[in-house]
Parts: sequence; structure tokens; C-alpha cells
Amino acid sequence: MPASTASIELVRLRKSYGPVEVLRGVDLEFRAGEVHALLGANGAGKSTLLGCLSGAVRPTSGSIVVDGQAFQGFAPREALDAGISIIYQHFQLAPTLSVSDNVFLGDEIRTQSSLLDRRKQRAATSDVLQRINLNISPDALVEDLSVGEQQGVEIARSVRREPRLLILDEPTAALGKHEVEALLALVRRLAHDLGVAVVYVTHLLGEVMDVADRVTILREGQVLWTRERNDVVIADIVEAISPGALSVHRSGERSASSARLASFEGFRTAFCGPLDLDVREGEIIGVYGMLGSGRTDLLETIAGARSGWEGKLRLGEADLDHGSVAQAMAAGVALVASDRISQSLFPSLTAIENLMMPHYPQVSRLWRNVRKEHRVFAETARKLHLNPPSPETAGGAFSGGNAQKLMLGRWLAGLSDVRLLLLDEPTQGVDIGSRAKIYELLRAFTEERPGRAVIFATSDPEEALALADRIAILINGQLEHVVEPTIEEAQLLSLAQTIEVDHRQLALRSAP
Ligand SMILES: Nc1ncnc2c1ncn2[C@@H]1O[C@H](COP(=O)(O)OP(=O)(O)OP(=O)(O)O)[C@@H](O)[C@H]1O
Repeated sequence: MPASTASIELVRLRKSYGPVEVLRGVDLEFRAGEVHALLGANGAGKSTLLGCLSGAVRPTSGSIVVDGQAFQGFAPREALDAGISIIYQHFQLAPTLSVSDNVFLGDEIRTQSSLLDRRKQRAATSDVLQRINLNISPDALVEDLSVGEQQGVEIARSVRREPRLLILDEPTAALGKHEVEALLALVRRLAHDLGVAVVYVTHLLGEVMDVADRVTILREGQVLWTRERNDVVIADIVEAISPGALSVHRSGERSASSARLASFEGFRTAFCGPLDLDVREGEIIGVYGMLGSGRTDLLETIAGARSGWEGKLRLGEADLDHGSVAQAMAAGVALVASDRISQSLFPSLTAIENLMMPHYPQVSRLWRNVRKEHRVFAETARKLHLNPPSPETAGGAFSGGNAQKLMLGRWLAGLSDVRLLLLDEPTQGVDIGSRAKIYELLRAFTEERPGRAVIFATSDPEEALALADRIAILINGQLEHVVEPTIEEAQLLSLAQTIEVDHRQLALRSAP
């Protein structure tokens, strides 16, 4: 491993939005050849800090020092020129173009007569793919690749520019277990063999212990500490991110009711089924499966967001036949979707409007009880540790994890008679302390009134085991096993394993 040298330094970096100070004098150094995990609770300021590095956010004061030269902030192009590259959760690839066209997108190699020099681009792409040990053809179309391979293309695109600093923002959210392992190995290689300074942002602490060389905790816009990975244990990190979170334990034994709340008989969606399952009153069912197993298709169909299901779905005494989200909600079925930003959040509406949105149709505008709305908002914000707990903040100004809490709050606020609550990846992007809190709230949701149940889908085995009363394992759209959460994580993983699937086939089959 090359000797650690400061590659990029942040000096007294500050960022305010109006009166709100989000970064409060951050001093931090990222070193060549090192993976630096940047951690913190939702709203601690991680994305804002990354935005300052990538040129998306202009710091209010302070500087970013690259090779001894101090910058007061970057335009995005300047950040690239300074050797800073960022890979977002949502890939920025052109799916219908080849791998090498994507690697050179926006920075094409031209012949003397200004034509695209595909031959050179192809050769250079092969070279980069080889350097990072990725076995993909430069000619493959991006849309034909698996999600993990697509992420590899994103990384190849960054590596081609020979970055000094590579930032990965929650990079494993969309990946299956094997793809996560491959990514972590690649991240280590980039730092240790190619000498890149890597900044790794995540809420998944297992990954931190696996991949980081140093760890920084950001709390309320300031560095709490930076330590060598070998000098910390997970408990130190949890306590630093969310003080007191370690004392939140699973609340006593849950007593299963024998009464049936919902039942699926020969339930078949475009991709899943036939599915036969009874859900008991008060029960939390976890649907666990790999990427492409059909989890999202199943939940969205039950919630009326995808049409065309067959078979029988009973809730209480009623046979449901809904074909829209509104009809499903009227029957007592609600969904918190996984991609909250594009599917549920209204960025320009206020927090309170976002919370109340699904409930407005039941209340005439004239008869709205504004005082009650504010009371409900304050109570929900407190329960969910929403940050900031302010009703007037725009939806788009919340950090990722806080936006998720707001979406959950819609259904946990007790404003409507939801009986079957569906959640797709309920704590993706949510910090470790808030995650435990959300589990508590979901349990309370099923316990505080009879006739309620939760079905959540997750790709995280720890989440399935921590939250579910029973776990339904989905493989290629088929319900293969229903198990108790007392099984070992390794067992759960092996039950959900499938042969490598062709993702393109799956995409075609799952199209409505
Ligand atoms: N455009 C904005 N206007 C006002 N406040 C903002 C804006 N963008 C971010 N904030 C506030 O800055 C704080 C830090 O947000 P940031 O997104 O950096 O947090 P984070 O650590 O990345 O959180 P998460 O883990 O949830 O992604 C939050 O309180 C957020 O509400």
C-alpha cells in the first residue's frame, strides 16, 4: 500500500441554508491509498459535505485544499478537473449505449476529423476494466448488464479519469449479497493498489468494518472523531452516531394472534405467484429475497400500484378487487414505496403537507383542522426523530433518511384506518439509531389496535431477522419457504440463494 499522504483536505468548511447551519467548521483529510468511511445520523451533513466536494453545493466559507491549492468551492467541472469523482446511488448511465460509450460519455475521444474514435475508446475501456478486474465486454449494452455490473461501469468511468478522490454514496443499496462482496473487494483494490483516496458513505456498519481504513463520525455538521478502523468496534460507532441506540432492544415476546387478518389464495401478479399465505392479526411478515426476486412487484401489486392481479385477496371479511392505489387505500391497504424521492415525496410541498397528503381527500379543505394537523405533525416528528422537526420545511430539503421517516409517518400518525401496511425496504438510508426506533414503531402499530398487520420487503437479512415475526422467502417470484426469525442469518441466506439469474429476462418478465 502506498504511504498515506494527504490527498484532499477540508479546512473549516461551513455551509448554511439561511439561518440553518448544516456544516459547522469541518476539518478533515482524505489520504491517498485509504478507504475513509464517512458516517453519521440522518441529517448530520454527509450529503452536504459530499456536495461541496463534487461541486453541487457551494460552501459558505472555508476551503478545500487539493495539492496545496485552496479552493473556496467548485463548479462541477472544476471538481472533476481537481480529480474528484462521485458515484451516486442512482446510476447516471445511458442504458442503450455500450459500456465503452458510457465510459467516455461527455468526454469522447475524437479523430483528427472530429469523428468519434470508437476503436480508441474501446481499447482504453478494456484497459480500465482490466485494471479494476472487471470481466465485462466494452461492447456490451449497459441495459443488458446486472445492477452490480452497471455499478462497475460507473466505477470504470470514474477510474478512467484517474481520480485522486473517489466518493461512493451508499453504494450497496441496490445490490445483492455477492455483488456487495465484489464491490467491497473492488473498493479495497482501488485504494490499496491504485492509490486512490476513497470516501465511503453508508449506514451499514458491517460494510464499514469490512472495507474502511479510517472512520469519521459527523454529528450535527461537525467532526466528532476520526479513528483508525482497527481502533474501533461497531459499538463505538453506533454510540457515536446515535447515542443511546445500543440500549434499544427488541421489546418483549410478541404474542401471535391466531385470528386471520388477510389471506392470499392463488394470488398471481405479472411476475409473482401463485402465492398462498395467511397473515394473522398483529403479525409482521418480512418478504425476503434477492434482487429480482419479485419483492417490489408483489408489494406494489397488493397496494394497487400495478394492475392485473389474479386469485383471491381477503382482508378481514372482505374479498378485495382493487385496481388502483385509491381503491386499495379505501380498503385499508397502504404502501410506503422504496424509491421515496420519485414515488412519494413532493419536494416543493412542506413537511406537514407531505405528511397529510394521502389524508386530504377525506377532509374537505374548508373543514381542515389546522391545529390538529400541527399537533399530529409534532407528535409524529417526535416519535420518528425527524430532523428538522419543522412542519414548514420543504420536502426536498430533508436528508434522505429523514425523507423516509416522513413517508413512514404518513401511516404511523394514526390519521387513517390502515389495516395492512406494506413497506418496501423500510429503513434504506435510515441511520442505525432511527432504524431501531422505526422497528419499535412498526411493532407498536400492530399492537396498539386489533385488526392490523405489516408486510415489509427487504434485501437485508439482518432486517428480516430483526423485524419479522415470520419470513416469507421469495425466489424468482415464487414463495419458496416461510420461516421463523429464529433461524441463523447464514441459513436464511442459503435458503434465498438462487442460481445466477439473467436480469434482462427478469426485467422483461416483470414488465406489467
Ligand atoms: N436545500 C436545503 N435547504 C435547507 N436545508 C437543507 C437543504 N439541504 C439539506 N438541508 C439540511 O441539511 C441537513 C443535512 O442534510 P444532509 O442531506 O447533508 O444529511 P445526511 O447526513 O446526508 O443525511 P442522510 O443520512 O439522511 O442522507 C439536514 O438537516 C437537511 O434538512
